[in-house]
Amino acid sequence: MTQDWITAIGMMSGTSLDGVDAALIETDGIDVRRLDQSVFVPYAPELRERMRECFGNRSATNSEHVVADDLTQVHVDAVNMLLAKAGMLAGDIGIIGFHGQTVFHEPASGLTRQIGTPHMLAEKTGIPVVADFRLADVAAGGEGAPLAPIYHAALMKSAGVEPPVAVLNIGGVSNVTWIGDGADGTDLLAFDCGPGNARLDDWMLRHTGNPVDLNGATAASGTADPMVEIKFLEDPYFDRVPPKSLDREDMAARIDGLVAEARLNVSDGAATLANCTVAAIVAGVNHLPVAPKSWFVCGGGRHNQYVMETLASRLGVPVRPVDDLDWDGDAVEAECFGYLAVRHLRGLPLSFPGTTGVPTPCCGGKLYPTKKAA
Ligand SMILES: Nc1ncnc2c1ncn2[C@@H]1O[C@H](COP(=O)(O)OP(=O)(O)OP(=O)(O)O)[C@@H](O)[C@H]1O
Ligand SMILES: CC(=O)N[C@H]1[C@@H]2OC[C@@H](O2)[C@@H](O)[C@@H]1O[C@H](C)C(=O)O
Repeated sequence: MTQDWITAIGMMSGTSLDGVDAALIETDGIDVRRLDQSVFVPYAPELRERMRECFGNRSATNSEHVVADDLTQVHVDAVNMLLAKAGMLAGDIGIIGFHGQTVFHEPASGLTRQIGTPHMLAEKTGIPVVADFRLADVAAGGEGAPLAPIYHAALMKSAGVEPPVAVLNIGGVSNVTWIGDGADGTDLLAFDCGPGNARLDDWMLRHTGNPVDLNGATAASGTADPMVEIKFLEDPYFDRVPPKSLDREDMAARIDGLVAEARLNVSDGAATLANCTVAAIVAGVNHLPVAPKSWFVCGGGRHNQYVMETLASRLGVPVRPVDDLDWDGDAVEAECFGYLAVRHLRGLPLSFPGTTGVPTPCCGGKLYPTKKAA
């Protein structure tokens, strides 16, 4: 490894609130070597509930500070597990990229909030931390999301896939990165497509007590209501020209209302909501400069076979999990924040006019050194 390369841990706590993903990469801030080492630490149900109560907080509350420390402790545990699994020590790691938990995202009001306590993570692990990744972009007039596109492009550079190609993440929210011929940050277009599986997760939680439609089996056993999908697509978000981004709770009340009005049973509701996930992604194709020749899907939503098959049939081009490229589809977002942390250290931009709508390429993140280093 040359001196310019840094071993980084990236950590993501996504909108689905399932837990913390942590992954190791090596990077110089431009190219990347995946180390294929990652861990997932689920949140305890009671912490998940307290985190959910923070959704919609436009500013910090006292109880939110406690939640921030508690979720940070889960990140500390994840770092320790990852180091043990990889046979590494804290001293082997140059930096941690810590996303935190988004609780509110309204870039039009200049607000995006990720909770977590970066200095606690730095102190308890003995590793410097970069956090607050979205703030500079929003302050500069960008959407603050998605930030993964430059990482998707870095991975795609060596994948040997014919452009244009789309990398799609399906989590609680879905987001797409369109990659054209030159992946230097100028030939990228990205945006949040729509609610990913968040509404389906909430539906399953309400009806079965388990917040997931495992492999899409419930949806596959139901019949989708086409009227709900048609009304869902009337939301003005789908006509908005990208870049654009969503809060997990955007459209929630409207979708819940449409499904309630249709009086659907559990499986028909799951099929309908899964179809809405797909319809939102397909609606995004109209905004892409040229239709992608193929789609590669990361995020937990790629495990939903019903969503994957419906998507492939509606797009009419190959739709494959990123695992087919030898990437780890469950770790891409976590790896991304390790990559972005190193880009911060190197003074490289994280976001671009085509990815967040920021007027000029934007550096972001804030460094929280360990006490010793400070
Ligand atoms: N085996 C599975 N079958 C079906 N769906 C699954 C499975 N495993 C995970 N999921 C879905 O994957 C989603 C979580 O994926 P992931 O962890 O990538 O999202 P996230 O990072 O929390 O969200 P976001 O990407 O919006 O920040 C949930 O919606 C969950 O329902
Ligand atoms: C505000 C926020 O946290 N957005 C997340 C969310 O989860 C998926 C989608 O919505 C994406 O825009 C973003 O996360 C990924 C990691 C991103 O920034 O690329």
